[in-house]
Formats: sequence, structure tokens, C-alpha cells
Amino acid sequence: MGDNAQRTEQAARRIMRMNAAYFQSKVLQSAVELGVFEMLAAGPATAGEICEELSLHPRLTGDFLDALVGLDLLDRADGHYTLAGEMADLLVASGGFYLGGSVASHARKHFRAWGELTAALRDGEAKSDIKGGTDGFMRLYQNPEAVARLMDHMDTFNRFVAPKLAVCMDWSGYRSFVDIGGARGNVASLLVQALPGLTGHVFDLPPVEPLFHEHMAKHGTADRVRFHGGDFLVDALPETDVAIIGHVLHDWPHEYRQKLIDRTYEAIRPGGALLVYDPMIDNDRREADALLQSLNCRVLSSGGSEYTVDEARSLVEHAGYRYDTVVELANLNNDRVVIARKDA
Ligand SMILES: C[S@@+](CC[C@H](N)C(=O)[O-])C[C@H]1O[C@@H](n2cnc3c(N)ncnc32)[C@H](O)[C@@H]1O
Repeated sequence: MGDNAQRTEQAARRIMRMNAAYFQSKVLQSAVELGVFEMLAAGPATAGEICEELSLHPRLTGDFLDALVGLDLLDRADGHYTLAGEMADLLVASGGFYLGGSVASHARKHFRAWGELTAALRDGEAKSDIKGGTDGFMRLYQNPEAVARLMDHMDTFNRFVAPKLAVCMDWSGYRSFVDIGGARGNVASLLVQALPGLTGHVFDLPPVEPLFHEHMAKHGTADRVRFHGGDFLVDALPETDVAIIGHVLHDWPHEYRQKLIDRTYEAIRPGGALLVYDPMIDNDRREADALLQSLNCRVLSSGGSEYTVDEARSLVEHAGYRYDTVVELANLNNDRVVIARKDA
């Protein structure tokens, strides 16, 4: 084959891989939804046993299970399927670190919304039933199953953020922080454990409070972190040395982002700091991951999008902060944290 033909074939292969990348996502999501990993965590099983236990159709079961073997999620020996190791362990709810909540959230919410990307690109509308904003979250909090999925999904990502926030700046002069939109307090809880001198506050919508208390009790941090219920665009934020806003700004249009950052400036004591983290876009707008993440925000919430580091800088400077630095967290979704200072 000539060079040209080879290049064409390689390009075609790349396109076709991209085109069918969702096959893998859907096999993974169905395996989680059907409970394949939970069942095999209890012990090996044959295709027939899995088919019967999970009420699958015999015609599809073999290909489905063997595809999971091909994707290194299951093993097969002597006609019995077992979990393949570390990746499969992350999909078993009773294991330490569980990614199944996040996978389920993608199956139910993200995948449907992304299915309408073409329409969204034309009409600019979010394609999930929860379109973001305070009302969107309040509607979501009426559905306990959806809330549980959202909390699991958020904690999947933020559990790797907290240890990095603990070392991204010198906290020694600070005694308190407030995590604004801090949900059930996972970041706050991990942060007070990493930084023993610190008192934490979480500010979130009132329906989150019971989930917060449950989470603090589970993690033994109830005496170190306090919950404040309210609307962060309207109600007074607690006075603090450090404010954290993570995975929040990308749900909101520019004017609301600015309003929230302005409000933190009022709440932070002179000499304090603001930490903003999100999967920010590089200033050159070339990194595909953050840009795809931005489209994800746009199909899920009206007015949501990722933003560049320069845009974050301009938000904090406009509020009166001194921009300090940006730190790459190199975590699951490549968050960047912008650190801004309020002069003493
Ligand atoms: C995507 S989550 C981010 C959670 C957490 N900061 C993290 O990094 O995983 C957004 C949070 O903002 C909260 N939120 C949304 N609108 C709010 C509002 N108007 N006032 C207070 N909290 C709000 C939601 O309840 C939710 O917990």
C-alpha cells in the first residue's frame, strides 16, 4: 500500500474509533445499571447464571459479557466470569472508592442530553430536565434518587481535589474557610482532616442540610464543619479567611459568576484568599478535554460552560482581588485552581 493510502486508512480508523467511542460507554453503563459488578463481587458465575439472575436476554448475554472481558473489566476462565481487578473493583458499591454512581449519572442524565447535542448547537438550549440555576437544583432536591446520584458523582471528582487544595497554598495564617456550593461537605470534611487547625463552613441550598449532617457523622468531622443554608446569590455568606468555589461557576452564566465572586470579596477578611476550581480551559483554547467538558455544561445547564484561566483571572480582578496564581490539580477531570488574594 502506498503512503497516501496508508495515511488515509489511519485517518479513517481514527474517525471510526471516535464515531463509535460511545459503544464502550454504553457497555460500561449497562453493566453498572444491570448490577453485573455487584453480582460478580459475590463470586464467579457462568453466562447462564448471570443471564437468569439479571433477567438478560440469552441472545445478547454472551457478547455483552465477553465485550466486558475485552475491555479488561471482567475475566473469564472455565466458563465462569469474575471481576478483572482494580477497574472492576471501582464499580462495586461496597468497595472503598465507588465510580458506579458517576457512571449511572452519565447513563441517565449526560448520555440523553448529549444525544441532543446537534439540536443544542442550533437552539442553544440545555437538553436535561434539570436546566441548572437555583430552581434547577431545588427541583432536583425533590428526587432523592437523583440527589444520591449527583452527590456520588460530585464526590467521585472532588475527593481528589481536597488533598491538592490542602497543599496548593500556605494555609498557616488561616483559621477558617467556607466552601460555597460545597454540597454535602466532602471537600470540607477532607480539608479539615488534612489541615487540623482549620474550621470549615459549607454554604449550600437548605435541602442539602440533612445530607451534610449524615456525611459529617459518617466521616467523624461533625464538630469541625458547620452548615449554612441559603442562596449564595442572595443570602449573607459567613465571614471567613478563605472562600472556595469549586465546580460551581461552570453551571452559571458570566454575570452570575461575577456576582458570586463579588459577594465572596465582601465575606473574606482582609489578608484572606479565594480558591476557584473547575476544569478551566487553557487560554489558547486547544485542550479537547476541557472544551468537551464545556459542551457538557452547555447541554446540561442553561448558561453553563467552562471558562479560560484568563476569564477566571478577570472575574477575580474585577471583584477587587489580586490574582496570585493558577495551579493544575492533575486530578480526574484536570481541574485548575485559581488563587486570588484580598489585600490586608
Ligand atoms: C456541581 S455542585 C459542586 C459541589 C462541590 N463544590 C464539588 O466541588 O463537588 C454545585 C453545588 O452548588 C449548589 N448550589 C446551586 N445553586 C445554589 C445557590 N443558589 N445557593 C447555594 N448553593 C447552590 C448545589 O446545591 C450543589 O451542591
